[in-house]
Amino acid sequence: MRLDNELEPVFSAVRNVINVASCAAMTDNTRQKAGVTAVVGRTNVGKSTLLNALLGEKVSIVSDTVQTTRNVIRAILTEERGQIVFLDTPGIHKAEGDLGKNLNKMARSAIGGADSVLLVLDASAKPWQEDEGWMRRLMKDETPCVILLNKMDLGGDFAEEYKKIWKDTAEEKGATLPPVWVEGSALNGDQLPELSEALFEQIPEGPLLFPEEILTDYPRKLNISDVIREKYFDRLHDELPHCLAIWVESIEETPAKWNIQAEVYVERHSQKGIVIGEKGRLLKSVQYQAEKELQEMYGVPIKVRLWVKVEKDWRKNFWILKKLGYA
Ligand SMILES: Nc1nc2c(ncn2[C@@H]2O[C@H](COP(=O)(O)OP(=O)(O)OP(=O)(O)O)[C@@H](O)[C@H]2O)c(=O)[nH]1
Repeated sequence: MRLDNELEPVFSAVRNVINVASCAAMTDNTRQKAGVTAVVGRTNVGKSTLLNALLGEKVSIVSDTVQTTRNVIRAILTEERGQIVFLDTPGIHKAEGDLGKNLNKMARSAIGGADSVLLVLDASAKPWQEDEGWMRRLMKDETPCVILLNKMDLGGDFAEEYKKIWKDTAEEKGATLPPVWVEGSALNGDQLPELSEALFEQIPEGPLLFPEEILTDYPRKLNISDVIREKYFDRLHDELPHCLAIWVESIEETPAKWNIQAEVYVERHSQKGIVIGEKGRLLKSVQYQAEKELQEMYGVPIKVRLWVKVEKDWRKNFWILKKLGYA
């Protein structure tokens, strides 16, 4: 398995956990497989939905609003045959301020350190330039890859068009390593066992990297902020585009409950009113919905308190991006 330096921010936690976990988790079973798979593809094709479906639990934010996955999330699938550590990368998006650039960099660098790549394409939609871009990139590196033609439940009208693009480009570039194509649906689970099979095929034999019970090492604060952000997206849809961010300031754990304090960043005063809502209704409803979901996730009673802050142009402020985990 290759763990490259360029993936330092992504893998440092992995290495720590590997060290801690090695005694507990590594077995002498050399027939077991273990590796890192980067999940790539443009925004909204269903990468997060897929990870959630493969792991059977909610590990990543899912929304109709494009580009919701801002952090690289490691989800870990452990089965008898081995373990796959998934890197969930944001879709390549038109660069927009520093945030856009950082996202693009993260997505591109993810491939470098992985044993294999899972490219997700939306078979219900015409190929985008970005889809073709990903295919070209995978061919160039000759990375072992599985391509999921997702959303086949919607008819899969464009599945053949994607395959043709691969074929034509591979001929033109002289690429020899063919991908494994799987046609399925992350939403209804169709062909997901076949997809797992193909993914396990592509990773090397080796001992488990993480203890079996760990599903994701995504830091808890970032996970909580994703849940809160998702509740806002559910209510605001396109009204507030990508100028909203959540920072979990503290999690106080008492025997009776967890008290979570979080800040909601917006860029302008006019946006403050929107996220608070009339008589604070929207804010209260987001708190309530987030508490409900987090309670289920962590199995403890949870109180969420949100504070709205105006940070002009936070998306261009390196320190704020760093604090939020985007830089
Ligand atoms: N019909 C159908 N819809 C799907 C399928 N997979 C995902 N979706 C929907 O597509 C939308 C986007 O899914 P996400 O999982 O958030 O997409 P993503 O690729 O992670 O998006 P980013 O986080 O923006 O990179 C959601 O509304 C999903 O419910 C599928 O197999 N069939």
